[in-house]
Amino acid sequence: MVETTPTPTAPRAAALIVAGGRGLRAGGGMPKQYRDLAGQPVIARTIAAFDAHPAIAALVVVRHADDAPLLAAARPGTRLPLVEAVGGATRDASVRAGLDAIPEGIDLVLIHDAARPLVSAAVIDGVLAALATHDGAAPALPVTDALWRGEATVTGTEDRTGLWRAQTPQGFRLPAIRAAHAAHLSDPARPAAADDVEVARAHGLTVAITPGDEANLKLTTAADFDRATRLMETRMDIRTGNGFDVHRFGPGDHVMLCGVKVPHGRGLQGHSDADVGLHTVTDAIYGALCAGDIGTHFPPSDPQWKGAESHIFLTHAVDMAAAQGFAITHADLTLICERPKIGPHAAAMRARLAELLRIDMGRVSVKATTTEQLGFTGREEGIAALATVTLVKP
Ligand SMILES: Nc1ccn([C@@H]2O[C@H](COP(=O)(O)OP(=O)(O)OP(=O)(O)O)[C@@H](O)[C@H]2O)c(=O)n1
Ligand SMILES: C[C@](O)(CO)[C@H](O)COP(=O)(O)O
Repeated sequence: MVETTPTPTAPRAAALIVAGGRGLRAGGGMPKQYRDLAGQPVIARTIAAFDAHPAIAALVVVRHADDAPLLAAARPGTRLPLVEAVGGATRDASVRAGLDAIPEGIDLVLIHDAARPLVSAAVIDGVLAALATHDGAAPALPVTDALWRGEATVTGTEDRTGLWRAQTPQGFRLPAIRAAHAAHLSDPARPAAADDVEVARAHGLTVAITPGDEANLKLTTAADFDRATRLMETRMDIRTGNGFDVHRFGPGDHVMLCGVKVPHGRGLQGHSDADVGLHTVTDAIYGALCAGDIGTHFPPSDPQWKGAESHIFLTHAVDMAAAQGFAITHADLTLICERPKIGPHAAAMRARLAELLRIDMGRVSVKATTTEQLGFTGREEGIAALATVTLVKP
C-alpha cells in the first residue's frame, strides 16, 4: 500500500474590523470611520482592502449600537458576506464582540482598526506570513525621532532603541486570542489594554513584529485626514480616457442617444442600436483602461450584436473598470449635431448615463453643439460624439 501524506490546507483567515468607537479626537460631526476620505467613507476603504485580499475568507465589522444606518450607508459591495456585530464601551469589548461573531471554520483572525483605511496587501501579507511560525504577528515601524520627556520644557531624553510604533492588523490563531481576551476580561486588576498584542502577551503568546507602513496611519485627529488624503494622492492611479464616434443618418423615426429614445425624422444606422452617445462613453472607459475599443470586445462581424441595445457595451466597460479596482468619478459627453435638439432630453440622458455608470448624476455631463452647418454634421448626414471619462483607483 502506498502511504500518502495529506496535503495541508491553507489556514482560513477572518478580518475583524473594529468600528465601535466615537472618534471624539477627530471631531467632524460623526464617528470618523464614516467620514469621507477622498470620495469614499473611511470604513468602505478599510472593508474593501480586506475583501480584496485573496487570503481573507470572512469579514466581521464591529459597529456601535447606534451606527447601523451609518454602516448601511457606507458599506461597499463586497465579495465576502459582511458579518456585523455590536461593540462595547472599550476597544477590548468591541474586539471580544467581534471574536464571538466570527463564523465557523476560521483558523486565523486579523484584528484591524476601521480607522486605518490605507492598510496595504503587503502589510496583510507580512502578518499572515509570520503567523506560520508565531502565535501572533503585528506590523510596526521603528521609532526614528528622539524621544523627550517634559511638559512646556524638555526634562529628559528617553532611549528609543528597540521602540516601535504599533499598527494593525494584529493577527492571531483564533482559539488562542479568544482565550487571551477571556482571561483579560476575567482579570479583576486588568488595565485597559493598548491593543490585542498586549492582551495576547499577557496570556503568554509570542508576537512577531512585521513590516509596518507609514501609509497605514490611524486617523485619530482632524489633521490625520489631511495627511491620509495627501498620501492617497501620491499613490492613486488616476486616468482619463477619451472616446469619439460617428453614426450616419438613415431611414427611421427616432434616434437612441444615451439610452433615451429621441423622436426624429431619421434614424441612426449601425450594427447595434447605433447609440452614438453610449458608444462614445464606452470607448472612453476602454481607453482609460488601455483595453482597446468596442470593436475589440463586440466585433461588428459577430451577428449576436446585430440590433443590440448599447447599454450592454457600456455595462461591460463599467464592469471591467470595477474588476480592476477603478471607480468612475466623472463623464463628460458632447453630442455634435444640428438636429435633433439635445437640450430637452439632456436631463434624461444624464440620468440614464449615471445609472449605467453607477455614479451620481452630479458627476455626469451631457452637452451638445452644432458645427454651424459646416461639415457632415452641419449637412445633417449624421451625429458625432466626444467623451472624456475619469477613472480613479485609490
Ligand atoms: N469602544 C470602542 C472604541 C474604539 N473602537 C475602534 O478601535 C479603533 C481604534 O480606536 P481609536 O482610534 O481610539 O478610535 P475612537 O475610540 O473612535 O477615537 P476617540 O478615542 O478619539 O474617540 C477604531 O477603529 C475604533 O472605532 C471600537 O471598536 N470600540
Ligand atoms: C490598536 C492601535 O491601533 C495600535 O496602534 C491603537 O492602540 C488603538 O488606538 P488608541 O488611540 O490607542 O485607542
